[in-house]
Amino acid sequence: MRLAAERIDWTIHGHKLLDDVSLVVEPGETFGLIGPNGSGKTTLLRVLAGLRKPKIGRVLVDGLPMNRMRRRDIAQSISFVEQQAETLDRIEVREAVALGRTPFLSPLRSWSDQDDAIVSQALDDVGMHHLAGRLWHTLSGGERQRVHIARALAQQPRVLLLDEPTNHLDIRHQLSILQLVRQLPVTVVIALHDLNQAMDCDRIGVMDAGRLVDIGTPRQVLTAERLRRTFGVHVDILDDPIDHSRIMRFRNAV
Ligand SMILES: Nc1ncnc2c1ncn2[C@@H]1O[C@H](COP(=O)(O)OP(=O)(O)OP(=O)(O)O)[C@@H](O)[C@H]1O
Repeated sequence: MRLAAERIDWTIHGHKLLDDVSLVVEPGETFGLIGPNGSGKTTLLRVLAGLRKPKIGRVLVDGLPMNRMRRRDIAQSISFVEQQAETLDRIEVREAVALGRTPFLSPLRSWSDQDDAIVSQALDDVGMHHLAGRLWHTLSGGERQRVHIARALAQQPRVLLLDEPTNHLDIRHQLSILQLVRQLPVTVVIALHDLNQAMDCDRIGVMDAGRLVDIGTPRQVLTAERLRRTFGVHVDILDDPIDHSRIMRFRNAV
C-alpha cells in the first residue's frame, strides 16, 4: 500500500509542529523517521495514522484521500504502535492482542478460528506466547511494548506505523522486532532514535523543527555533516570490516 503526505501543516497555539511536510512511502518499503526530540516525528505519525486531521495538506492511501475514508477502512489498513500507549487494566495479554481484530468484526462477521490463529501467530512473532494468560498490568515495560506490537500485527495491516518501538526492549528483542518488521510484506514507517538501527531502513526521512529536511537512502542521509547540523553531534563513520556496513561512532556533542 502506498502512503503519501502532501504539504502537511500542523499548528497548535501558533506553534508550527509540522511545516509543509510531503513524502511518499512506496508499497513494501521500510521508511525510517529520525530527528531530535520534539522535531515532529510523533506528530507526523499521528497524522499518517489518521488520528490528527490536518487542515492544510492531506494524506493519501493508495491515492485515496484519507479524509474520505471511513474510520473502519482506515483501521483495516493501517495500524499504529504509539510510544505511550493506553493502559489496558485488568485485561489478559491474549485479549489485548485480540483487540487488533476488532476492525474486522461485525454482526455479520463474528470471532472465528481464523482470528484465534492470527492472534496466536502475532503472540509467537513477538515471543509473548508464554505470557498469553498474564494480566496486562503485571507486565514489564518491554513486555507491554511487545504486546502492543503483537496487537498491531494481529490487525494484519498493509501499513504499519511504529513510534520508537524498540525503546523499552532489551537488545535481543530490539533486533528480533526490527528483523520481523523488515521482513513483513507491508509498508512500514518507523520512528527511531538509534541511528545505527535506522541504517537498515530502505530510506530515511530527517525531521528538524517540524520540517522534513532530508530524504534518501541511509548512506545518502546519515552523513557526518547531517549529524552535526541536525543532531548537534560529532560522529566518525566507520566501515564494518565484517560486512562493510557503516557504523556511526558518536564522539561528542557539538
Ligand atoms: N498538544 C500539543 N500542544 C503543544 N505542543 C505540542 C503538542 N503536542 C506536541 N507538541 C510539541 O510539538 C513538538 C513535536 O512533538 P513530537 O512529539 O511530534 O516530537 P518527536 O520528534 O516525536 O519527539 P521525541 O523524539 O521527543 O519523541 C514538540 O516540541 C512538542 O512539545
